[in-house]
Amino acid sequence: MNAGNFSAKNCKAAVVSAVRHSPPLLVSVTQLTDMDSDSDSDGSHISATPPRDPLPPPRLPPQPPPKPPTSYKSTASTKRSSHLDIIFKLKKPSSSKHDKIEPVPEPEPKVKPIQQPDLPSPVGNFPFQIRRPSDQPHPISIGRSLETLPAGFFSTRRASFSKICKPSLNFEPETLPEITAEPKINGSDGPGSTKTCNKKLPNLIRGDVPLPPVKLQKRSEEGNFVRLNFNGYKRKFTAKGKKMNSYSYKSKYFKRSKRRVKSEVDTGSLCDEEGLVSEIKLQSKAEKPSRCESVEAAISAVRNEVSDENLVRLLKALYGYDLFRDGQLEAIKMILAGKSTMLVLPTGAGKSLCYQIPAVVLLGITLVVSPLVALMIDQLKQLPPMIQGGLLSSSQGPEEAAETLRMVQEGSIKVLFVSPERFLNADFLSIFSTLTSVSLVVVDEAHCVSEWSHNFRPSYMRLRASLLRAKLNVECILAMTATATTTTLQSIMSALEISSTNLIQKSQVRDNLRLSVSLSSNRMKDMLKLMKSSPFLGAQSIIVYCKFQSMYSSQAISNFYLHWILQSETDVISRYLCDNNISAKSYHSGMLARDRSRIQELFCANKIRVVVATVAFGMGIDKRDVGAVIHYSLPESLEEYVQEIGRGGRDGRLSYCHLFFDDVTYYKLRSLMHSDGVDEFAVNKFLCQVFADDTSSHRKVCSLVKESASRKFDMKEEVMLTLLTHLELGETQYLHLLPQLNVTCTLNFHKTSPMLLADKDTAVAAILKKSEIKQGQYVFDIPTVANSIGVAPGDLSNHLQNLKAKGEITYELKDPAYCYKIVKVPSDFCSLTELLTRWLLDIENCKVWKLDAMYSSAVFVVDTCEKTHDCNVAQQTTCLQERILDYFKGDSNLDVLDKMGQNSPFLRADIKVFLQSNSNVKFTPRAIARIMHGIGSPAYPSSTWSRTHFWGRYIQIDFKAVMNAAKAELMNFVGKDAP
Ligand SMILES: Nc1ncnc2c1ncn2[C@@H]1O[C@H](COP(=O)(O)OP(=O)(O)OP(=O)(O)O)[C@@H](O)[C@H]1O
Repeated sequence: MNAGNFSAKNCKAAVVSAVRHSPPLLVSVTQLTDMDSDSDSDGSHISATPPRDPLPPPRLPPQPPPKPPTSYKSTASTKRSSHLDIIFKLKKPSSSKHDKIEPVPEPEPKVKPIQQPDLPSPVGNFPFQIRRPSDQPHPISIGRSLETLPAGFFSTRRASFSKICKPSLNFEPETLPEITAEPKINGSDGPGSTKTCNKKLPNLIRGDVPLPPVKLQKRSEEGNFVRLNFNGYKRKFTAKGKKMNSYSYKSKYFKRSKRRVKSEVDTGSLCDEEGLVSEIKLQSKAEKPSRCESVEAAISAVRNEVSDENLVRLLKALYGYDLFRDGQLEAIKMILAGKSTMLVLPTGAGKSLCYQIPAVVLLGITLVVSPLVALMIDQLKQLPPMIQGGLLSSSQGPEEAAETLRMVQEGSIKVLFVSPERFLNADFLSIFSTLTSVSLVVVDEAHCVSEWSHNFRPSYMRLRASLLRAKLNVECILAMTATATTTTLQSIMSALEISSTNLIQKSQVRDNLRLSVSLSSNRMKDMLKLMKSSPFLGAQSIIVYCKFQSMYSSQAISNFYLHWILQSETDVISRYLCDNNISAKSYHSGMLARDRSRIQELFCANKIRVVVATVAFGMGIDKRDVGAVIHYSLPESLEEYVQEIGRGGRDGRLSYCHLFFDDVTYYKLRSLMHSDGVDEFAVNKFLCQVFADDTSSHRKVCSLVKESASRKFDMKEEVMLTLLTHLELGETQYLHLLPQLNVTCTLNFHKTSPMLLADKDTAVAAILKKSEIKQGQYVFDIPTVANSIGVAPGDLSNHLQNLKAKGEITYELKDPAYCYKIVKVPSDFCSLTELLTRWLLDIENCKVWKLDAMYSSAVFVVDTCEKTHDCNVAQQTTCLQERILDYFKGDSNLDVLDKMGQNSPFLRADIKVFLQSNSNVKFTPRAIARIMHGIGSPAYPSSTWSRTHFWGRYIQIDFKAVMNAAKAELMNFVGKDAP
């Protein structure tokens, strides 16, 4: 096909068919390099744009609210035509000065600091009320930032800083009659064994305020497994006739953590010795045998009769609590009646207890699926000592996993935490389908099942009820979440086949959280002022949430030069706080797991006051006395916000949650929402590769090397996995996913000559046949060799290990890959491509909608307070709570602001210049839009493309509008008008 034949109308069909039959469609007249090539010449000096406008485009009238898709079928209206399905090869304009622009090999990285323009405030400034002295003039200019406020503004001087706030309310406890030391969650009276005192508690916002009587918890909160390992509880259980084999697992995690805390003491770091000793004293309190007996008696009573009275007795015996909290009893009874249940309780409301009690009552094992290994470890630690727990995850070595499975077979594990990847794994299934009966499957963080949630995990697709019932013979499923919209709930309940009558749902926001919001143009300084003022000043433990793992920060390297370096935002902020005498530590997923858990431990032991964290410090953090949660950055969704503020006030006492937001962060996040998106062209190319081996490859193992495939299709690894999982678990099963492997093997022979060894060993013979010899080493693909001799790749790996043990060979493995067997080759690639693309597009739109809903809620709260001239914390709390509840209810009246610009006079001209100056590179409209939005992707990494003058220049223009402009310019390059 040549460019002349190509029209916009037929482009999609032609491309799909062309791609299917590879090679990719070429529509230009010039010969170009492949997709991976980069160019550093970006035509910066010939931009059509004037220097970047420091101000955002004028605010547009609100758009009609986009709705989250209810299913991908129902949003079929998504315009396919808005996504160009081709890769264009760019022609060079014949007599242009740009012809002379040569790609420069590797220029000096000109790292540009991300500019934070001083944005005009679309809404009122800092909104919440701190009592101001009566002699102070009331209104403070709306445009005034906290920087300009007098020192001690948040302190007991009780100054007010916003004209929109009335001087009536403040944060201080005495003015808030609802402050109690008791959990506010209905039906709870806190820990069971209690004594009354007026002691000054760590979570007090102001310690000098007299408190209502407080029931102190008798039990320590260090995690029950810790105590288990100190006091030899294991032996008691052994004496009772049941070996407590889970001990070894719990003990292993504990030993590590004990060593860590100990080393902190040895090195004189954050942990003080006194604290450690007192902790150990608490832990070493032995459980009395009578307690065991009372637990066993309480269990048998419940087995005889599931009455409220018997369950409360069991609660008391297991946990020491007197009363169930709202929703707990209902859920436990429903599970014990064998009914699959959907449980929606707020964060910290005690969902874990709703499966732990049934786990001890039911005779078989309880499997708990969690999305994160760290979360599983935390939950294992928090099991009461009488419940034997174990853990199976992909991070374990084969020996550890085999030991756990052995204990499961023996029946010595009652609650097993399992990663979703383990489900449907053959070894795992064989044990549960034959030897061990599964009483209950618990899907924790069940929103991960739904693609319409804020945190969809493709591996959770394995947890469909039909599969669980067929493979594990399990009848009862409990799904638990704190954050799910109605759409998400419907999708979870349909996947897990939970009847709508079995939904237990309580308000998703706790009423002991005081919520406030402010627009800030200098968040760092505003946050410092906030933290140095009451009530945040008095909070014992604070979490500060940031969004970006990396940012540019300036480092003075001499008197004259500033050096901009890329580092974690959490590091920069925690250092800033430390420089200002606030003890803070940074926590993000880029840190070593060991360092992360050390920070968590020290925070939980009150050795660190402030943790500045990314979203990685979220689920599973159960420190009861977090007095404040500050959002330094806008969260991506209201679900994420609710999950994060849910770390505060878990003891039921007041916790203060302040959200700073600004337009720059919103724009950056809005761009990031498009970083997972893919187009029909890429999906089709991906499918062609997955099914590249035709029907003859049935029963053979195929593989897709993650890194190279990700670059080739310009698709993130998670997106490829999502597609593969859909191909396995969608309506038609096209493939069967196998465990991921390192597939490229580089091998050296040592003892016997290769030929001689090959005579005796068929695997070696196959290796010699299928290898390339590079620098004297044999390089081959594991699945290819395994297929050629009809063995599984895992068996070949074991065989290689044996040869290595005998000293015959040494080898190295690399290239992690997805492995699968083809079950059925799709009969219609085009329809499948279309279906998958529409599904992914709907997910992308849903993410954007969630961010817009979050941003609009922040604006709404600030605006509403401004309008009513009655801003105070209590009202901001109510306002935001209502907004959150409406959002979770899926209220169709929720107006969602879309503040993105739809065009810019310079956009097309800039794209044209960009294309001309990178004429040797192939682009899709999406790739161009990503560059204009400053988002890297596997084929166009930020390390290369952030050097271009256009990088992130159009962050304030809607991504789809930029894509359309890019599409039109690309069409111009091939001499066709855009449709
Ligand atoms: N009936 C009860 N009375 C008193 N405390 C309770 C009760 N039930 C649970 N708790 C305590 O509440 C705290 C939070 O429980 P849990 O971790 O199960 O919450 P969660 O709902 O799973 O929260 P998240 O969704 O944030 O993980 C725990 O310390 C737990 O011991």
